[in-house]
Amino acid sequence: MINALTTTQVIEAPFHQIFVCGFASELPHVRWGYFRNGLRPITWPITISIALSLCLLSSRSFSFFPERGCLPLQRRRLTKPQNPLLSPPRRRPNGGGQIRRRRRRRRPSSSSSGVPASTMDRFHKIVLSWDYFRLVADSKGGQQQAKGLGRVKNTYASVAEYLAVFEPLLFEEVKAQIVQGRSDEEEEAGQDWQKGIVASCTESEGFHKVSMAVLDDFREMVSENDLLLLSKEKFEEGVTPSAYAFALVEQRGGRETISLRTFVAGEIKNLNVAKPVSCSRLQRIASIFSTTESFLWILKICSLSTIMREFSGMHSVASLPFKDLILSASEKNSGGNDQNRAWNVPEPLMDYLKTNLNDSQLDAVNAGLSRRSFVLIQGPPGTGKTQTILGLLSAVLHSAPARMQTKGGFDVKKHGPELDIEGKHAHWMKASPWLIGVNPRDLIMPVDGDDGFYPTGNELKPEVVSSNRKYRAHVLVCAPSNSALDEIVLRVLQIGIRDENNNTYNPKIVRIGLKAHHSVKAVSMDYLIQQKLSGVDRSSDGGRRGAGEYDRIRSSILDEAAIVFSTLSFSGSSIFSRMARAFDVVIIDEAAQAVEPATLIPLIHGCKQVFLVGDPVQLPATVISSTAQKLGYGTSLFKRFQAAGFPVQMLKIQYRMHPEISIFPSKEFYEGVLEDGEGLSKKRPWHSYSCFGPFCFFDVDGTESQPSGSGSWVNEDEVEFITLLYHQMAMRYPELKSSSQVAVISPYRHQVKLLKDHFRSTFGDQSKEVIDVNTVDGFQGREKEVVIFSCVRCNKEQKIGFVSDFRRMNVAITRARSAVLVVGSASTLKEDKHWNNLVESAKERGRYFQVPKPFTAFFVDDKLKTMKVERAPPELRTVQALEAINEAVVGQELMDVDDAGDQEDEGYDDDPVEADDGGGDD
Ligand SMILES: Nc1ncnc2c1ncn2[C@@H]1O[C@H](COP(=O)(O)OP(=O)(O)OP(=O)(O)O)[C@@H](O)[C@H]1O
Repeated sequence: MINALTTTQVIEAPFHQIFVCGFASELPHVRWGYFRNGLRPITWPITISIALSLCLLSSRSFSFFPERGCLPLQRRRLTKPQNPLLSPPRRRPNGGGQIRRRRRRRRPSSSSSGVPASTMDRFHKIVLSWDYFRLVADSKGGQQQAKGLGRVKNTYASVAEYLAVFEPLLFEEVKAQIVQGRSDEEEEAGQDWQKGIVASCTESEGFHKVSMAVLDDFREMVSENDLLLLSKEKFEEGVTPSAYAFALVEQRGGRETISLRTFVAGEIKNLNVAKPVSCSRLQRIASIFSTTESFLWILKICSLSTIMREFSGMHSVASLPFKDLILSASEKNSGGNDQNRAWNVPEPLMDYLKTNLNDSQLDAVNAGLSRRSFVLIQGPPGTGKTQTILGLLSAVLHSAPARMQTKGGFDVKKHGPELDIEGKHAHWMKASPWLIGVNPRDLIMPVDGDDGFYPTGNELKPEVVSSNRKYRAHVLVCAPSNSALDEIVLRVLQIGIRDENNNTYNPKIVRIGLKAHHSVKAVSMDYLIQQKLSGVDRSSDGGRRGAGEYDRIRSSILDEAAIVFSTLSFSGSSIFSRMARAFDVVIIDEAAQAVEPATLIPLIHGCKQVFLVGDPVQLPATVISSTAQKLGYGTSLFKRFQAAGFPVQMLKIQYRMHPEISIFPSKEFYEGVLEDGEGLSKKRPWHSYSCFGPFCFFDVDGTESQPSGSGSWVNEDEVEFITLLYHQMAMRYPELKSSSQVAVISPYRHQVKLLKDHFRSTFGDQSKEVIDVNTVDGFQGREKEVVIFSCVRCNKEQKIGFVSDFRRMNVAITRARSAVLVVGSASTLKEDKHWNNLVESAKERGRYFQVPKPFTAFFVDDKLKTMKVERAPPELRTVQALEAINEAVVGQELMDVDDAGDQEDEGYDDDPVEADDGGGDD
């Protein structure tokens, strides 16, 4: 009983139990007390003294003085409440215990990623040995030294050369993430320094594993792989900290503790020299760890989960089957095409694909059905990347090796005697690039019947599996961000995919990871686990649910799903480690928006074929370290391969933009290959005025300014003009009074805020419902009928900061279906080649407008008459359109939310896109 006493129980126990505890502890076999998490044994006097400290730490303290009884202090307050967080506790006479050296536990020599455990240990030792104080000081010291850093190249001769380039850049990125550290929200929420008590410390494999007692609120705030700073003193003005070190959260313990990993043997200053250099701050903190009950300040810095997975992904390259292909960025070593062994799509499904995909999309699908291990698909804006992915999924999930397929299904018998399981497996392994070593599906052939049980929230039926089906691939679909991932999950849920007989159905899918958008909750892992649990008979186990059961259910969901959706980072999560079926195919959407190590993470699951879908001419991955950025760390695997001459399937027909909009980006960024789909040149009512689209440049000579303390910029003149421009359009065409129709976007976060504020003060609180204001980065992958773009920069020096990034420019001007209205300073922008071309293009087409102040003069009736293009074409002379024009009455109440229209492409206003928004500051 005493062994089971937790600190909390000790705190809450009546006094006589504490007495019993002390008495019984004299017996050798009950000398140990445990924290509730059962992780670290500690002797009972320590348990009690930590409990005492915790009592005082927490507001619900107790008195242990026998003469006062054992009532909570809320009921019996001490006259002078003490807070041990402010004054260190008295040391026990013997000065606390020594660090115990734990017997080395045998650890697996490599993880599921194929990366040896010692490689991750090295990562931890390097990062945990760093001096936070110095990292911050170095980052403020301007130019960082690029010593020992190499530039990302197109090809590599060996794994060693590859790692020698990528690893130091990744560590630069880790440093930058640490310095950038805590988010503004955390800062605002006052999640500041906390105090903790060293409960125990053990030494293992060179690390010090520290168990810290902390307040529950703080414990709730931290997660596994969070980086914390432990320090004897708070980092404050005028204080020179003497003993501090980083610590990594290994586990949140029971109710009071967190388990931390620290490395205090010394600093590792050179990545190539494993031996740490001893340093006094670490020695001092080591001696604090050795004294149980010592107080330490704790500061949460950032999460290292993602970058650790990237590090692991990067090192996994040595064990990937595509190692040579990845290093050389060449197909030479991948086996090339072998049409004899390619996969065939059943005829009805192929007919569907041929009718519904255009030639370039079909080429991309066919490339996937060949033997090629890596297929790159470049999709310029609006060219149907998602549509192509859905086609690919249908094809991949319902195809068979060419030699095994017959019309209308698959019939192995016609090709010879029935093979046994091993024979079949050997055959499939030879025939298919998608097969993997262990495939339980080969052992459990499907029977006729319902193969889908997941709720998907639409009318589509689950798949009915025919017993003819002998094999189906297991597919992992990834994207760099939650929002990009949910876009594609949603499309699968809404549209479904096609089976071999060309019937639409809902495949069994699961979306794993955090922050799933509410529209896809029905297929999120958490929801599916709950569904499964609610169907389980719990009478036999007394209703208890062990962690093992959750793991089992989770693994079975992963195994049963035909398609698993995950962010790149989460695909490195340990939840895959118990999965019985590896993935045959990995499809990575928005692959050009991920750094190369991130793209390698999902490949560790043993897939045989990889599709990278993206567009390197749109926004790249966000890299925080400017040093790493300059040396090419932001280069995606897609871009590197393309630069090295790897074949790329280009989607060439765009279905979004009016041809007047697409003509410029096609010429400027895609060598003129972009074609327009049918029906895009349809005129809209607002095309009756040349200043309302399809393509305009407004030369506004305003004033830029930089809000103090930010790297961001604002331009109030542009805000004023844009408000007027929107007002004029919305007055004349009320159908545009909807945020599903119109967006204002800008590269700068502060300009976005200013625009939002101005719209709110002009049009009231409902402005959000009539206009969508966002950063360019937050808008990638989205589209609107009308897009107004605020360039912001306006100065004599012609400095345009990151507005000069042509990929950002490309995204900004390709979001609109019928009108893109660019507002900027031509004299500032013209120094940049692409921007100058844009202004010239507008001039050539008579769509360049100089807008002097006052801006209202630009929209007076006489002036507008001069911009009238022609009468609306007959098909637009509807009562509604004419009414809209006639109703253009100045002062009309603009915010008629009844007209707001449906918000379906609003998508992520509230959460994920905001969170993913990488744009903002120069
Ligand atoms: N072959 C096609 N025929 C007709 N319409 C198509 C075709 N392919 C795609 N579309 C249409 O083009 C539009 C854009 O398609 P989709 O969303 O798949 O493009 P995307 O490349 O993913 O877009 P983004 O650039 O935003 O990432 C959709 O309305 C889609 O229905």
